[in-house]
Amino acid sequence: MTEDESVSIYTEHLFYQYPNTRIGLFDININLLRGSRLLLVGPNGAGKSTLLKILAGQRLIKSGKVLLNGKDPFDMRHRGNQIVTYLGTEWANNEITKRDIPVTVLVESVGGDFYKERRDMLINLLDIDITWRMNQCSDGERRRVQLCMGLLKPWDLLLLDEVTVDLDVLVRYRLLEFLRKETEQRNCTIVYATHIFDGLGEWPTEVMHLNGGIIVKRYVPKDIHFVNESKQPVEEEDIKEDINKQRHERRSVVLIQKIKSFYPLALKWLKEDLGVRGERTDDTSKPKYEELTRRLVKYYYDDKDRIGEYFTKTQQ
Ligand SMILES: Nc1ncnc2c1ncn2[C@@H]1O[C@H](COP(=O)(O)OP(=O)(O)OP(=O)(O)O)[C@@H](O)[C@H]1O
Repeated sequence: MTEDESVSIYTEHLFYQYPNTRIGLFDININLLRGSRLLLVGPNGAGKSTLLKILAGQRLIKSGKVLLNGKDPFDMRHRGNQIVTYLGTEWANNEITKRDIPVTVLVESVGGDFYKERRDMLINLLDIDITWRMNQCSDGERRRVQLCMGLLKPWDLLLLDEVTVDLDVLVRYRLLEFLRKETEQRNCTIVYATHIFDGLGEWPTEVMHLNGGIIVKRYVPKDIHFVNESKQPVEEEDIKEDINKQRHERRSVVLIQKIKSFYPLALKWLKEDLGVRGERTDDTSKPKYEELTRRLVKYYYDDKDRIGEYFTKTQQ
């Protein structure tokens, strides 16, 4: 089972400790099929980023086993066989994306020309104005360009560490829908750690609660029920009779109150705003992407190494 390539993430008794501390991850057991969308939930300091960094190959575990698509990610023979993209805090804080540099130059630096179709689709989806310069972008606009760059190369495993905070609800909605389709159409996998749960009700294929470096609880959608009663989430044992197998199946289910939220209203308003303005890609007064890059890319490519470094940091 562990070498099974249909299993995207397999960990067995995974232990990790930060040097000279008792902090880390303890006995983490995960068996996640390809095509899954795992939502990681836990307080600050729970170990979410630590787990994502281990999966991204940035931290070496002390004991236990990790296999990504059936292969040891630390085994050099398998390096490059699969694309693991880790978009986390360090990636988001990359100084290059704050400089006076045009959007198209950055997108080209990570392979925009190679993935033309995907590039144009991401630019539209993330509502990017290709004439932006990075030093003039708002935080959310900068994050959209970063996401366009980070998601450009079609990954097998995407590790997202709270990188949607600055996005407005509409762009975040479009991004989540895109990510869902990616997992369904390309059979790739996403692990997403966040503290923002708006619009995520039906998104994950598994929800995992992490705290103090251990897995506390996990649920799959069939065991999550959204109910109308106004009460705290109730976790309970559900006993189902399986007539065919002539046995009782015991499992935990959770009842969650459907909450009152401004999210649907904000989403409606932002959709209306976009409707009034129209997609940027429909604006014929703006130069086309290719036209812009021809002019700009040559000028900026003397800085190739630093731009290249950005790309390397977003990949395993
Ligand atoms: N380099 C390090 N050395 C020692 N301890 C560390 C190091 N990096 C993180 N930690 C500790 O490991 C624990 C888990 O941190 P981690 O960043 O994985 O949490 P998190 O769940 O991602 O939190 P947040 O929601 O705040 O992002 C924390 O207690 C943190 O202080």
